[in-house]
Amino acid sequence: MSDQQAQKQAAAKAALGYIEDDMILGVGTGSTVNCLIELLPALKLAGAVASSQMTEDKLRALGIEIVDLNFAGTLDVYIDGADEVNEHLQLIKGGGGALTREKIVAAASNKFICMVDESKRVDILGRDFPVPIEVLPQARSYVARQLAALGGEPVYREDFVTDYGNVILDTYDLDVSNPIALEKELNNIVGVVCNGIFAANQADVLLKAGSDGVTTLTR
Ligand SMILES: O=C[C@H](O)[C@H](O)[C@H](O)COP(=O)(O)O
Repeated sequence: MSDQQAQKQAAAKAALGYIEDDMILGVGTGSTVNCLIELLPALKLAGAVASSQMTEDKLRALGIEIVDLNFAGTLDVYIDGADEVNEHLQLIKGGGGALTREKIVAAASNKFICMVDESKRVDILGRDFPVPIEVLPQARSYVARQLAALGGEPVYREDFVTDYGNVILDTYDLDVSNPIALEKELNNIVGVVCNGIFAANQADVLLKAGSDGVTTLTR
């Protein structure tokens, strides 16, 4: 097993400490979350709200009851990974294309626990990883021009459609020095459904796994 995979598993084990019996758990998407999903059948959950079809399918296959967010009320805990995280627990997410449903479930939860391996920790968001932006298909070209006007370099994610039938523009070179302001600015472009900056609603707890174990950071 690679060091990175071992760190993902360690972060997922640490996240178990935030899950209580009979809880309806918000479950994110991605390879780190998949490590957590494998551990869930041993717990006594009331059910789970899934942040993507992929996660929903995995949870169902393990016999975990899926709850529609519209009938779940406010969730106590949402657990997810991230593509990048800064010192303020602000994130870039959406490498797997699940950003919109993830942002909805995170917003509808009291506590967002983010699990990462040490490769995800950055000083400045968006320098290496592009900002994924979910866009209505008809607005793709228009939104790409608006992103270019902001200094970004949008790259259409080929052969990919989101759970909501939309497309993704992975956008490089945006100035993410003020993540809250940029998150809002991107949301204001007509045709943008959601963007992968999680700054207005950042993580509440960061579980960062490294070679020396798992470090917990809270805001
Ligand atoms: O759309 C995908 C999600 O935002 C994931 O949480 C993110 O890409 C991290 O995934 P992974 O744990 O596979 O690095």
